[in-house]
Amino acid sequence: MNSSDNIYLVGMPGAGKTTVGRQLARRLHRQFIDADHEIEVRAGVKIPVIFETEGEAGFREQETRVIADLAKQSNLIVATGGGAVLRPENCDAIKKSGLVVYLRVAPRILFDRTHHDANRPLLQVANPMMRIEELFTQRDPIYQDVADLVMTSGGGSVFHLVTQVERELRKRCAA
Ligand SMILES: Nc1ncnc2c1ncn2[C@@H]1O[C@H](COP(=O)(O)OP(=O)(O)OP(=O)(O)O)[C@@H](O)[C@H]1O
Ligand SMILES: O=C(O)C1=C[C@@H](O)[C@@H](O)[C@H](O)C1
Ligand SMILES: [Mg+2]
Repeated sequence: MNSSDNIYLVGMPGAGKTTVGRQLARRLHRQFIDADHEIEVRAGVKIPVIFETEGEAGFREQETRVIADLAKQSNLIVATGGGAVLRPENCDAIKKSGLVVYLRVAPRILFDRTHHDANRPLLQVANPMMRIEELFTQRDPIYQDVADLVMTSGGGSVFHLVTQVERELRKRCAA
């Protein structure tokens, strides 16, 4: 990769894309953009409201527009939405414009991190653990396929994970 290419974090809800992305950006002196936040700013409402008013399909349209715009920029660290990889056009856009890092986390840990949070509409179901397992089964192969770098993380600290990701990225470019 070129040192100015974007770095995209992909992974399941609760994988740590926002948390890790923000800290990584500070270390690498890059701008951090959270695609979910960008969608909310443009829409003027929170993601659950977009799901309520326009459905998941409407949300995905907005997500694709945001990703296409971010892919035209450079030097960014982007936390993508958990489902961004579901559209092949989004995968193409991120692969062409940067390096893709998959934060791979087991469903049980994802559940522990997300089950108190109502901001993830797809997890507002009777059995969120089962939903997370279903989503993981569906998406894990897609995340692996799109990723240049897979970082499996478990019970370690955010600091440790950010350090590992930074080290791997520095190996790949003069970041
Ligand atoms: N490596 C880690 N160890 C422990 N807790 C973590 C780790 N990474 C993230 N967390 C915590 O897990 C929660 C979810 O993380 P975060 O919001 O960054 O995930 P996300 O991948 O951006 O999710 P979403 O796709 O829903 O936006 C946060 O409370 C965060 O502090
Ligand atoms: O996993 C998903 O499909 C989603 C994850 C979030 O980041 C948001 O992009 C939205 O809630 C959809
Ligand atoms: Mg996030």
